Amino acid sequence: MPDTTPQPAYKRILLKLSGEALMGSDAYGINRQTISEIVAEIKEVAELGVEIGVVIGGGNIFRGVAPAATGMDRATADYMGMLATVMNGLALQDAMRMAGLNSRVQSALDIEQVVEPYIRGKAIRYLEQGRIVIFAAGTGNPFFTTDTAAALRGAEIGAQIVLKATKVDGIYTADPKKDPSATRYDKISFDEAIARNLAVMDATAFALCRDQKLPINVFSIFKSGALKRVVLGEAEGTLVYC
Ligand SMILES: Nc1ncnc2c1ncn2[C@@H]1O[C@H](COP(=O)(O)OP(=O)(O)OP(=O)(O)O)[C@@H](O)[C@H]1O
Ligand SMILES: O=c1ccn([C@@H]2O[C@H](COP(=O)(O)O)[C@@H](O)[C@H]2O)c(=O)[nH]1
Repeated sequence: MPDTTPQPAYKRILLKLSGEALMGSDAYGINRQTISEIVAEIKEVAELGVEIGVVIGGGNIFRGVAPAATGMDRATADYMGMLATVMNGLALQDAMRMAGLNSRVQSALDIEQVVEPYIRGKAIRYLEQGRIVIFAAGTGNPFFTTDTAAALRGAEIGAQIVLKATKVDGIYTADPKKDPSATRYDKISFDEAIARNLAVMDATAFALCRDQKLPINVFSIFKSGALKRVVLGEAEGTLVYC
């Protein structure tokens, strides 16, 4: 009998999970049902034997740019944003534990009583052992975003692709939440995404992935089975290529 088990297109992935996606239909924070559903999608991919690193965002709890705009010191606001991603990381790990998934949280900021620090070699070892590694606190530096952290950690762990799981189902010619006439790209080059200033991801993240020849796939985390389809190499969302 031939083996008909679907084969993943990637051995190791870096999944960027939107913080705001964790809110579900709530106004802020973490919606228990939503996080369980997201973890179920991740579990399907883990069961294919794919090694998974996750960078979690913080927009559901705190985003540095808005408080800075009203006079708060930007770097201080950004550190608060990074701490928000640690809370999301812990919530995600707990939801994974309940789903029977073995994961570790590593933080780019030292808070060792709470989570272990980011150590690249250790993270890679965990991945090889089949554990999911959740990278919290972004890059550890203000003035950056968790999209850039995803590009950075993706390159560091030797991921074959960065998967940006967000609230929209791909990259559009303009923000689809503001412009209903915007159309979705099936694929787009890094150069074009940067030149068109497409705000779905920041330019630093696009540039880092382009330089490291690390493709990105943007897809909706709310579309059932979408993550698995991307991992199986099926057309889903928008592929950003070199
Ligand atoms: N050209 C575009 N195509 C698609 N989405 C776009 C575009 N321009 C802006 N967006 C917006 O970008 C958002 C996704 O990026 P955003 O950085 O806000 O979320 P995230 O990084 O996934 O979340 P978080 O910051 O909470 O972790 C979408 O919800 C969409 O409204
Ligand atoms: O490397 C980083 C990553 C994040 N921040 C701050 O955290 C918030 C939340 O991250 P999102 O990417 O928006 O989800 C972000 O707005 C920054 O304030 C950071 O400073 N450095």
